[in-house]
Amino acid sequence: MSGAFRLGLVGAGAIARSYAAAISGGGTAQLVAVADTDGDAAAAFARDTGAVPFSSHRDLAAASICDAVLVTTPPATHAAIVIDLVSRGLPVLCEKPLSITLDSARQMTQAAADNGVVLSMASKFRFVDDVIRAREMIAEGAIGAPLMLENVFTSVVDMTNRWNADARISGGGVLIDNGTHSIDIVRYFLGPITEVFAVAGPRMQPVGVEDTVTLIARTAGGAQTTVETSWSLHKDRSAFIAVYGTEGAIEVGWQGSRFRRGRAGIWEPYGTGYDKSAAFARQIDHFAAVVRGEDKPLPDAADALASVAVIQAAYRSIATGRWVPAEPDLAHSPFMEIAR
Ligand SMILES: NC(=O)C1=CN([C@@H]2O[C@H](COP(=O)(O)OP(=O)(O)OC[C@H]3O[C@@H](n4cnc5c(N)ncnc54)[C@H](OP(=O)(O)O)[C@@H]3O)[C@@H](O)[C@H]2O)C=CC1
Ligand SMILES: O=C1CO[C@H](CO)[C@@H](O)[C@@H]1O
Repeated sequence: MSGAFRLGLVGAGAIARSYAAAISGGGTAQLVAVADTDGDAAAAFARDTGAVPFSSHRDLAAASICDAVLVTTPPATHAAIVIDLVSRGLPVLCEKPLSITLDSARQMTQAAADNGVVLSMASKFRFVDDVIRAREMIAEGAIGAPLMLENVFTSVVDMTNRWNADARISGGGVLIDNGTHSIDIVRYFLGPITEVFAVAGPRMQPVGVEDTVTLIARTAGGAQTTVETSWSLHKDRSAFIAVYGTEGAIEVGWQGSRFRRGRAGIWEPYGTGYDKSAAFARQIDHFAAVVRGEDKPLPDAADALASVAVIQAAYRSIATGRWVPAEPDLAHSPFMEIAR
C-alpha cells in the first residue's frame, strides 16, 4: 500500500466531525468514503469533506475504495458493522466501547482474527503526548514501583435526549461511556485488572442509566486504582491521571503535567496537557502504520476485549455490591482470597 491512507468512515455524527477536523490538519489519511443510515448526515459530511457518501456500511465496503474503516456509530451497532467489515477483509478502528456485551465483542475479535485483519478500538488517551511520556517515565523507573493510580473523568453533560441514556443503544451510562477510557488507561499503565468493585452514585439526571460511578480495581501487578466518572458532577481537577509509586509521583493534567521525585519532593512541570485533535490525528496516523504492517495496534484486540470484560464486571459489581473478577483468565488471583 503506498500513497494516501484511504479511510472510510461509518457513522457521520458528532465524533466523526472531530475526526474529520483532525484528519484535515495533515497526516497520512484521506477520508474517501462515508456511510450513514441517515442520508442527510452522510450527504452533509460528504459535502464538507469530499468523501463519497453511502447509505450503508455494506455499500461502502462493496465500493472497494477504502484501505480501512473507522466506525463511529452508537455502541449497540458496532458488532454487526465491524463483523461485516472485517469479513470483507477491511481493517477496522472502532470507537469505544468495542461493544455492549462481552459475547458480541468476542465475536468481533474472532471475526477479525479469522479474516486476518486488524481490529483496534479507538482509545485517544493512548495518543496524548503527556500520557505517553508518563508511561515512559514509569517504565524508566522514575517513580519506582507504581502503587496507586487515580483517574477522574467528571464533567456535566446533559444526556437526557441522547442515545447515551438508552441502555439498549449505549449498553449503560457513564460507566461504559467514560469508564471505557478509564479502564484502558489503567491497563495501559498498570497491565491486566484482576478484580473490580463499583458503586453508582445518586442519579442527578432523569435518565434510565447511571450518571455517576466510582470504581476501585486491583491489578495483576499488585497496584490499586480508583476511577471516578460522572456526567453530572464537575470536580474540576487539574489532573485526570495521577500515578503514585514507591519513589515518586506523576500527574497528567488537562493543561500540563508534572512529576515529583520522592514522596515529598518538589513537583517539576512537564508537557502541555491534553489536545484532543492532536490525539485523534496521531491515533489515525498510528492506525495507518498498523494497517501498513509498520506498527502494532494500540490497543490491540485483546486489550479492547479486556476493556469490555472489565466494564461488564463493574456492572455486575454495582448490581451485587461485591468485588467481581475482571479479566476472565485472571479470576483466581490472590486478591480474590482477600476479597472473600
Ligand atoms: N473518543 C471520544 O472522544 C468519543 C467517542 N464517542 C464514541 O463514538 C461513537 C459515536 O458517538 P457520537 O458521534 O456521539 O454519536 P452520534 O449519534 O452523534 O453519531 C452517530 C451516527 O451514526 C449513525 N448511525 C447509527 N446507526 C448506524 C448504522 N448502522 N450505520 C451507519 N450509521 C449509523 C447515526 O445516525 P442516526 O442519528 O440516524 O441514528 C449518527 O448519524 C460512540 O461509540 C461513542 O461512544 C463519542 C464521543 C466522544
Ligand atoms: O471522551 C469522551 C468525552 O465525554 C463523552 C461524553 O461523556 C464521551 O462519550 C467521550 O468518550
